[in-house]
Amino acid sequence: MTTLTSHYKDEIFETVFENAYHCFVVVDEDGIVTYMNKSYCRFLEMDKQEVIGKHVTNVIENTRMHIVVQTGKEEIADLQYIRGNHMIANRIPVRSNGNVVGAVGTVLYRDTKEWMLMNSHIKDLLLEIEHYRNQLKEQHGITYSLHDIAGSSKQMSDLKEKIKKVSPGDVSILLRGESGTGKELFAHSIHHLSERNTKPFVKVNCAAIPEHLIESELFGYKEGAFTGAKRGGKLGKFQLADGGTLFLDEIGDMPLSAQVKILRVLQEGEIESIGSETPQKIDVRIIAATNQPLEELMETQRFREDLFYRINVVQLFIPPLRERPDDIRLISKFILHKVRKRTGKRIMDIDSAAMSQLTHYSWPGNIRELENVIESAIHLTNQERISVDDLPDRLRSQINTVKQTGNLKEILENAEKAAIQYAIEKAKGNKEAAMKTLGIKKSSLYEKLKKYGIS
Ligand SMILES: Nc1ncnc2c1ncn2[C@@H]1O[C@H](COP(=O)(O)OP(=O)(O)OP(=O)(O)O)[C@@H](O)[C@H]1O
Repeated sequence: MTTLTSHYKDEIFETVFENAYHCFVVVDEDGIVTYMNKSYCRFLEMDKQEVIGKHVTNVIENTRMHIVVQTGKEEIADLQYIRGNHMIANRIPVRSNGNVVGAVGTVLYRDTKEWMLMNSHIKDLLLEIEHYRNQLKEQHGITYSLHDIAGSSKQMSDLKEKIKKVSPGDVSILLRGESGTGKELFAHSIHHLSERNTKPFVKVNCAAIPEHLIESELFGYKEGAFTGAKRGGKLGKFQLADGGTLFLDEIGDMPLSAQVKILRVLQEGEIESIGSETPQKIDVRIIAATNQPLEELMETQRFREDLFYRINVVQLFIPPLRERPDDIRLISKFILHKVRKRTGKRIMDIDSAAMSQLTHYSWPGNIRELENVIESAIHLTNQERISVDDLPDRLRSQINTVKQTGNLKEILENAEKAAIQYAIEKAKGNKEAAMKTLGIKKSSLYEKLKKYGIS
């Protein structure tokens, strides 16, 4: 039995140390090498016989093994430069009856390439974690508050006031507005301001779920409900949102068959997973959003009237950006600040001519389009301030066909102001040159600069 155990020990020793990928060295209390595994010998290009019995400083560059036997203090993850490579070394003292009798050294990465490989492997894992985190955020919701919604126009201030009033409580809310106006952001804020804010916020993109998957997506299924069903079954969005808020985005694009199913759940307060015989009570608050003309869809029987009245207890309109030009300046700076923080690019401002273009454009894609324009300008510019040259041409061409409300005098003045700012900007501040480009006299230019407050 004893011989078997010691034989077994040898086997383990052989497997763990001798054939290990990592490098091992053992020294005695005088710093003399008593053991070195194959990997280490290979790395040092030395024979085992050659190294055993030698002082460790004569075998390994920059070693501290002899110091560890003196201090008795372990050294973990120390960077050690050996044979042109940075290695990560661990040095652990060996004790017997309280005295240090030697030390064991291991080298984790034999070169920086190996370390980089490990590093990129870790980065990969971190990215994967980030991906799952984002997925989780999508399911349980990131909390945006009203502070994340920039805008100080009268329309936005009124809207924010209404949101504060309707958020507590459980009434269903229908958010209406063009694409990119911020409906999802408002839905988040409502959830954040409600008593349900510690529970999940779950988004369903009604337009993106294929019709045949709607039931399983919304209500889930039990294990074995159909061929191909996942083991353990699957929770639907309603179960995931239980106790919290379910955000039905693009509800106007939901197929009629799904509308019937949702309506039933909203009326009965319970769902039935596919393959389950017992209905389950569900408590969710519904916030729906659409950019579709639901009234027209109802007239043509593409949206159910009974569902409309269920979800439309409170209706909030988010005005398009072109109807609140006062917000463009503020939102642009808000986006600039956000992107600067994220990218670390030192773009500090938007110059007045560029700002004038931004405020005169009609923004069919609303804030999402404004975000894209600012983000691309930040990447294009070589200066600290975004100028008209960093903006897309479509913004410039609209100066001539300004789609503004207001009387003709105001429209003409706005166009004149924008043209002067643009000319000065193009001439890099040289007013003489700008004057020539514009074909006006010096006195006229200075008069207009004063009128429009251009410096
Ligand atoms: N007032 C605002 N302040 C700052 N950012 C905003 C504001 N409104 C919207 N955004 C940003 O604009 C983008 C579009 O917003 P969101 O997705 O909420 O719009 P939406 O109306 O739901 O669009 P869609 O109908 O196309 O789904 C988002 O990146 C959002 O963060």
